[in-house]
Amino acid sequence: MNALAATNRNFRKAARILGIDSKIEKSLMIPFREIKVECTIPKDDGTLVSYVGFRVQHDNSRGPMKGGIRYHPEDAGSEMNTHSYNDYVEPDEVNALAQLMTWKTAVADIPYGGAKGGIGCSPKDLSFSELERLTRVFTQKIHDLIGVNTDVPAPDMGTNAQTMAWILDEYSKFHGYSPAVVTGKPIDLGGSLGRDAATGRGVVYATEALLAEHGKSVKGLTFAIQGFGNVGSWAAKLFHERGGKVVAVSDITGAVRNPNGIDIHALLKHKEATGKLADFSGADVMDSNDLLTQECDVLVPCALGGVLNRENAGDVRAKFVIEAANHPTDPDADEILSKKGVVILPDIYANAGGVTVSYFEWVQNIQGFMWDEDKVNAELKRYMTKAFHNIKGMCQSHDCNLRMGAFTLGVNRVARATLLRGWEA
Ligand SMILES: NC(=O)C1=CN([C@@H]2O[C@H](COP(=O)(O)OP(=O)(O)OC[C@H]3O[C@@H](n4cnc5c(N)ncnc54)[C@H](OP(=O)(O)O)[C@@H]3O)[C@@H](O)[C@H]2O)C=CC1
Ligand SMILES: O=C(O)CCC(=O)C(=O)O
Repeated sequence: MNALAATNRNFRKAARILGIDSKIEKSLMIPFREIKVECTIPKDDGTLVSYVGFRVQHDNSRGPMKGGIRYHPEDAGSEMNTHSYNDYVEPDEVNALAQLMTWKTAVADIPYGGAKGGIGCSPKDLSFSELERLTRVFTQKIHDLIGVNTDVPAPDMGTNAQTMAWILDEYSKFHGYSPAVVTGKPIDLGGSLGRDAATGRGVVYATEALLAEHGKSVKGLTFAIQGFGNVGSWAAKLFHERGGKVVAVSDITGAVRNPNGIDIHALLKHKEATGKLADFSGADVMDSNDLLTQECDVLVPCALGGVLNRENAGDVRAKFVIEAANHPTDPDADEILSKKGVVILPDIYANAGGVTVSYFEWVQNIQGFMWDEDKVNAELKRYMTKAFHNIKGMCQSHDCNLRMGAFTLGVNRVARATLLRGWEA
């Protein structure tokens, strides 16, 4: 089952639990708008290359649509470069991610809807100036459809603060200087202190809230972390600093393990210096395929979607899965893991720290006022803790697991806003 089918299935299940009318259900599921644009740039050697860019805007009943922009070959469009036009991948993944953003912003109780975008490209194969040209062309194609009160992009896989700076600059050429049109910007351009760490930090706050319910804390527990980019590296660092033992880490270059705990500060320095995890003296190389089934208390997928599936879920040995990535667990795996008694903290809550601090960034830009980092982190903790208790409330009212608790919480808030706004022309 692909990501969109899986997301629709979870949404429908939540809608049924909530007793939502089938007509409202249909209107909530269909995206507000899907944008697909051609992005052609000259490469540094003068040859032309074409990519497909997407922005799926799912829902705006609670506020401007919000969500990241991904540069990733599997998401969309990259096949266009090597196959005929008709062979390129449909943006189901982006569509699912946009819908997840709608429920996520509602779970976090921030005044946004949901969106997601992406370009089907391999950012590591493009030079800095090629990435800049591609980002500017994409922005030229979508600038009329995004905006401070319409749709506010942010970084996601394969993009970063620099990407947001280019979007801000290009957008401002058409609409005047508008820092609040993107979040996750460099601090020098109005980015928020704490946004870079926010998704990983939110993952840690969410994990602490969950563990506390089970009479446990991070200190002394073992963690396996898939992905060592923005989210994975911050989560690993903060778990390590709280006394958690990170026993295995992977990225696209490979995986390392140390049952006594990896020194994450040293691993970060090693990756920065060499660009890979292998050859790190403080851990042994392991097969990346074994990362998800590594012996540990807490498994934290922080990379791609669909990594936990029918093939490997039965072999997972963790007691807790924290979905720091979006849609890391497919429905088969969800069922298998639940039957095994593994507790899953769902993505639309677990990784909501990023978009929550994006909201703080947008608020600071609109106010023209900058918060200090302690305030950002304290507010983030308050939002994450409150959302956890709200999810638990839904679990109790509807006798459901944490995923359905989060879905019913988010879907109910969006349905209420939709009904209040009405449909009269
Ligand atoms: N950034 C954010 O604020 C938010 C991100 N997310 C989600 O978190 C996840 C990670 O995003 P983010 O950290 O921003 O992305 P990054 O691009 O910063 O990092 C992605 C990481 O995943 C690794 N990776 C890629 N493919 C594989 C693979 N097959 N096996 C193991 N590792 C792999 C990359 O390896 P390498 O380092 O070698 O490239 C990199 O370490 C995504 O699902 C994203 O949607 C969710 C909420 C907010
Ligand atoms: O910060 C944001 O607006 C987007 C975060 C995001 O893309 C996500 O939560 O998946």
